[in-house]
Amino acid sequence: MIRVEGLVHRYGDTVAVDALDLTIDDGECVVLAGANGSGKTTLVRHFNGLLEPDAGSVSVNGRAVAENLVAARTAVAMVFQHPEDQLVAATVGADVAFGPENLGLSRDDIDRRVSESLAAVNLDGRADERVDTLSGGEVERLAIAGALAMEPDHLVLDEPFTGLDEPARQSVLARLQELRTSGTSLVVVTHDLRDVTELADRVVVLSDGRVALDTTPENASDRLADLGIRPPPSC
Ligand SMILES: Nc1ncnc2c1ncn2[C@@H]1O[C@H](COP(=O)(O)OP(=O)(O)OP(=O)(O)O)[C@@H](O)[C@H]1O
Repeated sequence: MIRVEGLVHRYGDTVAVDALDLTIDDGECVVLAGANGSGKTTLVRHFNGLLEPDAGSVSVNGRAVAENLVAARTAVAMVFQHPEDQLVAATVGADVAFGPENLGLSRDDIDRRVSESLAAVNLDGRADERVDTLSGGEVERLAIAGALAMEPDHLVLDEPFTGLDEPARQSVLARLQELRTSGTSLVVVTHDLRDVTELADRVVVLSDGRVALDTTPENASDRLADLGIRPPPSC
């Protein structure tokens, strides 16, 4: 479980997250939406201690993030916008292995995690390919594989569809659907709710650093336009 209580984050005079409370249960799929600048990225960066609160607290699985950074980073994996900036190795397999290697796992465990994670994003059999030969969609899926290889309780994806063409978008979405079915918690940050509502148990909309709406996808659709979000085509 991720629990956010009274979280405040300021950048100078800008209050990016403003006394925000939010709980994300194990196994939930939450779409975190909101207009540009509403505080989505700032909020999720607190989930594994990449930022420090100015006030309030965040805990993961009952432990305060600030006091247990390693535990938080093991429990919460992040895939950021521009996943190409997250690549750390020259080849696909080495890139996915990097995180598990840092956990000090055995070679067998690392190899198992790499092959399972690559299979989960449809990149199996491609471990020896150079990362600089991959398409944008493949890089996004590789970044997701790297996060999955950490076997996190929660997977946070910040704008996973930005810059993807439609086939790549569908491919990533299909992988997320499968992960969802297999019980991994997902937090998907987006300002565009096309398709993603199918995935979600819950839509949380931020506005000016606060929770403006926290409801089911069905109930969210009527309010999205008011909150600066493009509704999905079916709404
Ligand atoms: N590194 C930073 N320095 C100063 N201000 C920042 C910084 N990062 C974000 N901000 C400001 O904090 C507020 C929240 O930004 P944040 O990126 O968290 O929102 P967001 O909802 O993720 O936006 P987007 O959809 O554009 O990514 C905005 O006013 C933004 O300009």
